Amino acid sequence: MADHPVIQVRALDNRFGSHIVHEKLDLDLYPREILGVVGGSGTGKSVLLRSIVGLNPPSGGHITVFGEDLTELSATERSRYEQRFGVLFQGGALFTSLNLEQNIALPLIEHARLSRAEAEELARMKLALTGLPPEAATKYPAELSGGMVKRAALARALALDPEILFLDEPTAGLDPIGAAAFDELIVTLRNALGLTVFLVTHDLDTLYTTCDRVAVLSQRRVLVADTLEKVAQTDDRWIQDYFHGPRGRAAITAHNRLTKQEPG
Ligand SMILES: Nc1ncnc2c1ncn2[C@@H]1O[C@H](COP(=O)(O)OP(=O)(O)OP(=O)(O)O)[C@@H](O)[C@H]1O
Repeated sequence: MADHPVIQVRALDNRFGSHIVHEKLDLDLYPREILGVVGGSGTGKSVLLRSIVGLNPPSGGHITVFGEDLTELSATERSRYEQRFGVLFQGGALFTSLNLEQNIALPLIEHARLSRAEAEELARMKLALTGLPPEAATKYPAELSGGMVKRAALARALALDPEILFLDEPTAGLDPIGAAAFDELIVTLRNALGLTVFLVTHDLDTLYTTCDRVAVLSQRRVLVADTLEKVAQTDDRWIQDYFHGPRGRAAITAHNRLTKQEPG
């Protein structure tokens, strides 16, 4: 790829006691790409995400974001960069005692120092951006479907106009139709806002419909990061089981049908 990476992870180590999760892990994230991060359970996908966004200080290595090594910055300096990140965690994590508009207004009041009225107006715009109807603004998370909560949590991740969006299993728990609609939303937002997206997922349909490249975590590092077609051909047991097992074959067939290609 011609562009310079917006994030470069080099020789990243992560250990919890004697448990080594990452060892000399390298990864690049390029501008405006949607990178899918996959791997078996416990391979450290979430830990990698948390290391990049500053929630899990790495045991070793370097993480360069927009040309600046975050591992060498003070906490205050790092938080300036971290404001350029939007993060959607597993489960959405909205405040249950606040309605959607108040949930999304919160980071705008705290970090962008807007008045409550301004923040709530902007919050309503962010909710519309993620496809929620205007009446959702005054609803509480408990009153909404799982798909609507995910959209609201995405609206909150987008509140401060981030350049890089981190999504941790965004379609987990959604029904297939809701998941497909959410995948489409991510691509639409990337195209409209020029976002770069780091997307941890187990969902093969998401990989086929949204991702430009796929990174596979295995054996404490990124085993391969490339287009889906190339990754699926990699000679590795987990990759072969994942992409060419029954679910993988179903996802390829569905994708080929959608793109009107002959099944491969
Ligand atoms: N704060 C922590 N303290 C100790 N161990 C941790 C901590 N965070 C993560 N781990 C361990 O690190 C390993 C990787 O965890 P992580 O959640 O990143 O896996 P994952 O690839 O996202 O898994 P899954 O697909 O199941 O969500 C796991 O064995 C987990 O128990």
